[in-house]
Amino acid sequence: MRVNKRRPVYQGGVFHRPCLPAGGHRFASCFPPIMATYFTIAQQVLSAFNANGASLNATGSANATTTPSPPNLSDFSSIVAFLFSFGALTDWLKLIVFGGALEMLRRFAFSTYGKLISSFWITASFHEDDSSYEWMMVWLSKRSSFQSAREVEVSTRSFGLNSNALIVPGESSEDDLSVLSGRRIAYLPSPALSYSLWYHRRFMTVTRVQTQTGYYGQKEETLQVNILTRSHRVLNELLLEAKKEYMSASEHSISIYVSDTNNSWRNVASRPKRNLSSIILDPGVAELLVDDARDFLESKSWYAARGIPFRRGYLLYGAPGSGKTSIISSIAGELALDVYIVSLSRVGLDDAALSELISDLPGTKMHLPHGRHRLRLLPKPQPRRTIQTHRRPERTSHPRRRAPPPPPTIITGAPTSRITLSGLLNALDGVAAQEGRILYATTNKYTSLDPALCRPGRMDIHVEFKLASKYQARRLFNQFYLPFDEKEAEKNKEKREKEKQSGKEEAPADDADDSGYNSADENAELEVASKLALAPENASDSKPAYFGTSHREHAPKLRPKQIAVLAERFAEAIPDREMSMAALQGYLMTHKIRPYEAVRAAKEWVASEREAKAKRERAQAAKVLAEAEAAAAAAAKEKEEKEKESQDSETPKTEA
Ligand SMILES: Nc1ncnc2c1ncn2[C@@H]1O[C@H](COP(=O)(O)OP(=O)(O)OP(=O)(O)O)[C@@H](O)[C@H]1O
Repeated sequence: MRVNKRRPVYQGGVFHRPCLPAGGHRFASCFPPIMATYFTIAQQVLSAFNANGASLNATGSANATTTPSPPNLSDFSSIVAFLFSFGALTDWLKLIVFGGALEMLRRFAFSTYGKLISSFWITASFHEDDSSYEWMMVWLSKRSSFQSAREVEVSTRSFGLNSNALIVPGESSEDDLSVLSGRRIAYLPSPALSYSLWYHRRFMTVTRVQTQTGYYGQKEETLQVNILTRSHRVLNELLLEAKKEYMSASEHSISIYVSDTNNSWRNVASRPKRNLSSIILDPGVAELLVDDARDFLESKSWYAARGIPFRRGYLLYGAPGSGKTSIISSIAGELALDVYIVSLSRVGLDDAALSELISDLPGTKMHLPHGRHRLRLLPKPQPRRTIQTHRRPERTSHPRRRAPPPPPTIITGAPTSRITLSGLLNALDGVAAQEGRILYATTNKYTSLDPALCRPGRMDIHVEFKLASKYQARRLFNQFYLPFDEKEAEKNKEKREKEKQSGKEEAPADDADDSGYNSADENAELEVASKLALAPENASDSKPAYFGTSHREHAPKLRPKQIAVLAERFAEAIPDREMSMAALQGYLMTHKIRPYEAVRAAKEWVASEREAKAKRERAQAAKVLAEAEAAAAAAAKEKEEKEKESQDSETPKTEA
């Protein structure tokens, strides 16, 4: 076997390595001491190898070989030549160079392919915190491709719409839940999977990408849409279509945003719009508020031309339960506004955070009727440094996804509030204050408000909400007992008959269920119906003692004219400006199907309310008196003690 002297020889599974030259010691001395130590160790190891190799050569190998001559370590070229004397090393180097070149080529080909492909695609990402994500999800939920996809996510999420979807496909529309909800559950793309669909004859893919945010395993989601097109027009069309679908789905609701503990806005719920006509105020008040707000929203350029800050504030003050909060949500529905609520008692909210939050409000970039402007509802301003707030429950999980509709707003004091009056004023119209916002503030204590808060520019229009007038009482009654609907009655009758046939329930006779009211003489009818309503046989054992409150029962069949007569009588019984609208509504609620009884018992109710009010006032007065007496007694005691002390202190002086 021919052996290349310059190459190491592989024999018996051992590499014979050349030994280091003796001159290595001299070379090592040039290195710093630590390197010299390493060098010495390496040399000893290699000597051991050599010794081992020599013994192998001597005993096991018939073909004795010559090891490559050791390199001179002070000569670089000889080191290189020495390294290349290893045959395997040269092969490895060839492999590395060849493999590297191949890998480079592969990467280049892939990146060129990627660039080529991406030049034909448009990729759009939608982050879940953004409104466009909701548009897209609602749009996707309506695509037929997901109805037949083999792997989908089934979702009841509301995506900022009025309510969670509860109807399962195939579920009877007669079902109670369907009536309540009216939306079908959605089939959505499953996270991490890619779906392909066609949009306007363009191929597109949809992927929901979830990423871990770090804390408590929370995930953030982004929707990625790739469309096979070079034109942005297609993407714009898609966005417009998704937005329109979303807007039409949310047409009957308003979105509520609250500030969360991270000091950012979260869409917590959507509420059904309340018809403006359902809020009964003194004539002209609702119209004034709506028209003024509408006029404001349409006059951005007017404000800009005059350099006046584009902001409007309304202060609604007056009796509790007179419709202040209700009119705000109604206006929001009427003008397609979203409502942003700041909870001033929120943990960690101080002047700086409030200012930041308010400056983060979205501006009015879009225009009616398609866009949504922003409306802010601020809590009730209170006297200096004590600000009442609307407190909402803290959200712990992802708010947008699993938010149940919020409970009724709870008004609480804010003993922990760190917001000062100057901080609030700054947030409202300081340098960082947002343009294009409408602010509504409500209070029950108008006189105790700081004048700085109420001045024009901050609160431009002040509207008083009084206790109910006779006019309001009459209209409320009219609105509460809607006239008899023939079609509805026919439908109910058929339903009852069906139930009767199926033996489900003993359906009451048509006349009996509605108090038997069917006479032409209004006054006589009122008397008869009142008697019927009060007759003991009418209150069957199955009914609760406090009857007339169930929605499932039916009110008498009343024609508009008859309701008008009853409403007039009801208004006569209600004293002017003494009861709140909320109280009247509460009273009528206890007589849902008993309009005659509601009219008949109205005077008694007023008397009992007066008595209860007087009792409360007496109790309040007694409490105040007791407190005053206690304070006076304490003051007298203190005075007495002081006098005693001064006498005591004077006595030794005299003695002295
Ligand atoms: N003018 C009104 N017309 C119709 N309903 C009314 C009116 N005022 C109050 N209500 C009813 O009373 C309830 C309470 O009304 P709302 O919360 O708007 O009163 P408020 O003036 O904001 O009270 P508070 O000052 O105590 O917050 C609502 O359910 C609403 O339907």
